[in-house]
Amino acid sequence: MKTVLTIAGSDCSGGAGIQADLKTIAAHGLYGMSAITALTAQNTTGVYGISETTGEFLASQLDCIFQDIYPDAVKIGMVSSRELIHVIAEKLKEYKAKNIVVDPVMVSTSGSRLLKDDAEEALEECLFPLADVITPNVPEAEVLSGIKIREREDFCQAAKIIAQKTAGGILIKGGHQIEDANDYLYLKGEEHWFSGRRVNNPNTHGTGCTLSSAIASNLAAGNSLPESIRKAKEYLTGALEDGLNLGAGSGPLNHMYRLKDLL
Ligand SMILES: Nc1ncnc2c1ncn2[C@@H]1O[C@H](COP(=O)(O)OP(=O)(O)O)[C@@H](O)[C@H]1O
Ligand SMILES: Cc1ncc(COP(=O)(O)OP(=O)(O)O)c(N)n1
Repeated sequence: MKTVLTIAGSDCSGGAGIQADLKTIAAHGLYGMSAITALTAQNTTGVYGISETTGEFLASQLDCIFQDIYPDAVKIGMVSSRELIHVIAEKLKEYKAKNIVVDPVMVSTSGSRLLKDDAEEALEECLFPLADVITPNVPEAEVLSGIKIREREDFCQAAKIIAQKTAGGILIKGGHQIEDANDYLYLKGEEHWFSGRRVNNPNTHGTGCTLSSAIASNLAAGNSLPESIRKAKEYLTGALEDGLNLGAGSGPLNHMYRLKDLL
């Protein structure tokens, strides 16, 4: 069985972070493992607390995983501090990790900062060079590139700037655009657009986590990067279209939508 590791924060309400990743990986029929960078106290209405793990303990989790069940792909989500970013980079190099998807999580949809100010540089310097693909949303791509993204050409211009920090692909997600939900991949000088139908559903908690772990799952299964993104987007759109409505705020997706007929 193919295996996928997620290195990310825990969302106790189950919509984003480690919990969304493990549900996504399981829904793809793969074996999921997790190294937890932080516990968050959050729900559909916001993030109310963050308790980071120590660098030493994160290193220990990664040693346990890589020395026993080697992952076929690795997804990296919320990592809020420089210290933890350095630990992850060292361990990924030590164990020669492959199929690395970096989701540069900066701010939650509810507006809470999930990355400390001084950690952004470490993310770009230590993790981007190791990534097969990085997956910023539009606001994150604007921060990383220093330009505003409004038109289609801006996606390309921003990606080319970010590409100076990585040999991998740059996927700029269009979920924050108003009219459509098209995502843009810049990979080794080539451009790919993934058109998505915008789902009229306010419950989008965990869309970024779900997309990146679905990409990692498809890479682990042996798909190319563009094909992995296409399939991941299809999975994500289905999970949104299911219309699950939990909690008082922006609720989670239904990862089990493909299994409903079994019940
Ligand atoms: N309302 C929506 N309808 C369809 N796809 C969406 C919608 N919102 C987000 N997406 C898709 O979800 C994925 C994650 O995008 P986005 O929400 O921009 O990321 P993040 O959660 O990191 O902010 C992308 O593939 C995006 O196109
Ligand atoms: C623990 C944790 N990790 C990541 C996020 C952000 O999730 P994401 O899917 O990028 O976006 P939203 O859920 O904020 O739409 C999080 N909230 N918690």
